[in-house]
Amino acid sequence: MSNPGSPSDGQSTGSGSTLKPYLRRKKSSLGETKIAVLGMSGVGKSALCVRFLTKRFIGEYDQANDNKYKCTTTLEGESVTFELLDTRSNDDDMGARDDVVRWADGFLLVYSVTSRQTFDVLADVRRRVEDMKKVSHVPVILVGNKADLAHVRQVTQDEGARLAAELSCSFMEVSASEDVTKVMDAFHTLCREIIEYKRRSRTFLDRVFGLKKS
Ligand SMILES: Nc1nc2c(ncn2[C@@H]2O[C@H](COP(=O)(O)OP(=O)(O)OP(=O)(O)O)[C@@H](O)[C@H]2O)c(=O)[nH]1
Repeated sequence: MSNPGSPSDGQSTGSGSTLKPYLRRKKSSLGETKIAVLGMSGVGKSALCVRFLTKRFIGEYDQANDNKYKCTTTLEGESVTFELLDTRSNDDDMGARDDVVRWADGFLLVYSVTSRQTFDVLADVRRRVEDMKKVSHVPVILVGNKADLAHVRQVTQDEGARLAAELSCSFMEVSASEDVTKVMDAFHTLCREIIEYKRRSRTFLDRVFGLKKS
């Protein structure tokens, strides 16, 4: 896996003005989204990533490290490149390590609807992400996975929606094993939010530094 936060992130400067690292435009950068998938071990992070990338559900993974994937797809007529980081969970940090958080543009916070513990930790993960990013309103979607396991459900859909409202983020329940459409929707929703967030940030920089193209 390549290293999150490496110079290939496009944050390196050319030369000259100290403003350059912040202002330099990459031609296609609005069409790139870097997504980190966070959550406790066993919630289905790998299953969701693989479902999104291949449309297939693969039941078991033996994951010792973070896995990084890249794919290009078309979303609303535009080409978008997704980079996904399927984090290796350790249940102290839920994958939200400093290098991961710095690398990502947005976060899929995953819990399993069959485990209250996996749900209860996520408000704290979100806080940690915002503290590390040093901004509020980082693009996030809260995802309740394993919705097919209704008979062993511990977290209701209403509770998920309430937490998302508290965190001011989007929310979906999905099943990586049963419903590919909702899994695609979850990634696409986050992707749209990231693109919109980047547009707003760029508009702000354009206003402040007057770099708008004529
Ligand atoms: N029934 C059901 N099982 C699922 C679903 N998603 C994942 N699983 C199962 O849950 C288990 C854990 O899935 P993983 O994708 O490995 O979970 P993870 O979050 O990546 O786990 P770590 O690699 O330990 O961090 C596997 O046995 C999957 O088959 C789902 O939507 N429904």
